[in-house]
Amino acid sequence: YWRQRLSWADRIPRARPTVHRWLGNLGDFIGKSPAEVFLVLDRHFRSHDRLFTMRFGSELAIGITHPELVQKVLTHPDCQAKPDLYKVVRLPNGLLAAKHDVWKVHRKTLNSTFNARILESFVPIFNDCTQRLVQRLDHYARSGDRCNILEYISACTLEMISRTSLGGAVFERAGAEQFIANLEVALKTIGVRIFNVFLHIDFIYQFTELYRNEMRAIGICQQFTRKIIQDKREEIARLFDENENGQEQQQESQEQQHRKPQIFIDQLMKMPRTDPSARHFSDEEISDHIYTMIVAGNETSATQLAHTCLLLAMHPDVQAKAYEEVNALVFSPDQEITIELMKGLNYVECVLKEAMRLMPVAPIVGRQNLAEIVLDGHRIPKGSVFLFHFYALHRRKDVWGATADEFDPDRFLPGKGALDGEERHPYSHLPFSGGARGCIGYRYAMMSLKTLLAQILKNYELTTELRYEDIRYEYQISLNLAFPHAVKLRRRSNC
Ligand code: HEM
Repeated sequence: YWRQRLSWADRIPRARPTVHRWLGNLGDFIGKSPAEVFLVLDRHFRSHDRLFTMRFGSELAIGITHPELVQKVLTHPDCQAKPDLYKVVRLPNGLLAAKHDVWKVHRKTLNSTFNARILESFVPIFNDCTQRLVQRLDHYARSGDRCNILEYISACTLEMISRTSLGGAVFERAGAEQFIANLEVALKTIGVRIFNVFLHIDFIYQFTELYRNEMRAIGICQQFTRKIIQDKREEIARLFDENENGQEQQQESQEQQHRKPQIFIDQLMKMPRTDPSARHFSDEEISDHIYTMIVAGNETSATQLAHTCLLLAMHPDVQAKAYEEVNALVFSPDQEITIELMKGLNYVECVLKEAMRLMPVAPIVGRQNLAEIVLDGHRIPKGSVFLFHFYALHRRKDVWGATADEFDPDRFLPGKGALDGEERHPYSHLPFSGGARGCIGYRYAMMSLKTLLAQILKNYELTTELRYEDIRYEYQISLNLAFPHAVKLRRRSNC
């Protein structure tokens, strides 16, 4: 029956070896740690040039490896749905895991909350949080001790994302510490569950300790945010009632408006008041969107920056070049990194892009097609699952050359993208995924990461005893390291 049902895939190359006649490739994954699963997938993706299939019992997944096909699937209007696997995120209205019909409506509305004007209004928050991080790190510069820089960056990005999505005083509220601790528990649970096929079955999962801990953590987090949502609703109702549809805002000078952070939760609630045709989000939808931003934006940004810092510490020559650029533009250690200044940080951008190429924090994503599509002449039926492995894509030698595994930000300098006279394919570098369902926060991420990296480099020189060749991965929801991001910090003499 299976063979007949999956016969359409007979002409597509298969991942070898199929470990078991019935289980297919499943045997290759069962009992393996997430890091091992990641490497097995990497091996399969690297050994196929365009596309291949993996069979897990009666289910097939299609691995898409060539940039041309990656582009075709990611941008195909019928391939914007997510496989069932994403349900473990438990945020049915949030963009990351929403079913296609819900996602389509919400994404259209939410795109406007990430426009250039709104992002610019976050610059003071990015800078304020960065200054606090720089101060916290000073302890290590004075003591000379080794520091796990990810821990500090994580606290900083969580503060950024919470302040830009929930408002300034969010961490001063009662219960904030409990909220942070339980958020971490809930996020860790997703990471554990996603790699255990048995825990995907709700019936089994509900009897586990993990499930009970997850529910407890979600309950505590939701209690905290529910109160914020209630208070916000009242505040916005008052604002509009008192000021006849928000005229107070219109009286503010343009400069004031420009600088005032356009908080995400405020945007969602104000939308239907300023535009009657706009969507009215329920409390549950708002809560799902806020958690989705935290889930999708916090650990990704933090881990990506920690990887970048470690790579710079491992490559002093690259660090010196990036510092030179920062030092020429940023005159004092507490200077605000403005939009204009960010635009000048070209080499810093190359460094971030190169770190995202070699160590992409969201290396594997999936899609499902809602109608038949044709790839390389193969008719792929509706409901098929596509997998993308950006880590493997980012190391293709035919795209990135013989030095694909080396850290060399220069390859992103203008004019350096071509290999044998051929320009690099636009879908060969996808740290933020691509197409309509790519990362909504990529500009937010680039702005916050540039601000953070510029100030870290301005204030400190980074060194490490770890070597690039010794990097080993741990894979949860994001691609992390199997050991701490241990760096030493030395205050720059001009700071
Ligand atoms: C370095 C930082 C980041 C990286 C590498 C990253 C990467 C990604 C990737 C690869 C996806 C596609 C996921 C998939 O298809 O399964 C994604 C989606 C998403 N990201 Fe990011 N992201 C980052 C930062 C952020 C930030 C800061 C935010 C929010 C402020 C954010 C919000 C989202 C959301 C909401 C989605 C789902 C989009 C949709 O399905 O329409 N991300 N991100």
